[in-house]
Amino acid sequence: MQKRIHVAVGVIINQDRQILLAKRLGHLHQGGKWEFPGGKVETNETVTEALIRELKEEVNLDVSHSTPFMDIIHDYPDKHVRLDIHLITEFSNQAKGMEQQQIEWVPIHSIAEYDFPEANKPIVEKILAEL
Ligand SMILES: Nc1nc2c([nH]c(=O)n2[C@H]2C[C@H](O)[C@@H](COP(=O)(O)OP(=O)(O)OP(=O)(O)O)O2)c(=O)[nH]1
Ligand SMILES: [Mg+2]
Repeated sequence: MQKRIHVAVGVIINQDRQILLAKRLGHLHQGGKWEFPGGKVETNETVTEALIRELKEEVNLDVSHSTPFMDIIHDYPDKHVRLDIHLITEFSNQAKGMEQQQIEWVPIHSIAEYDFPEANKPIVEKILAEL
């Protein structure tokens, strides 16, 4: 079996109760789909460290606090992932797509209208049910 990729994922909510979505660039795995920003946890890095690093690199946000939200294991035909999802309500700076990707602040109740990777279904359901 392939190695499972450990991914730190942030559900970032602002004071207007909007969630930050980013569009995965076309050439990437699951390209063209909307995602919650985040990326791979590197060797010798904690999930929290990865989350802080990735959100700065990808969307220019400085995360000051995060809480675990859910953990999803999903096998795509070509990639096995573990999404370690955290809720972020405390951050500073203006969100900006640092890798030429499109980003959008979306009202919580509207996120179901976006096209996410298959693994994200339970995340969207939990957000709609609990947030
Ligand atoms: N960030 C993020 N990744 C997701 C989501 N849903 C989902 O299936 N994934 C998958 C897609 C990818 O296979 C993997 C994330 O890996 P990635 O390649 O984007 O990682 P990365 O940002 O560290 O990028 P890199 O190291 O390749 O430059 O997780 C999601 O909501 N957010
Ligand atoms: Mg990424």
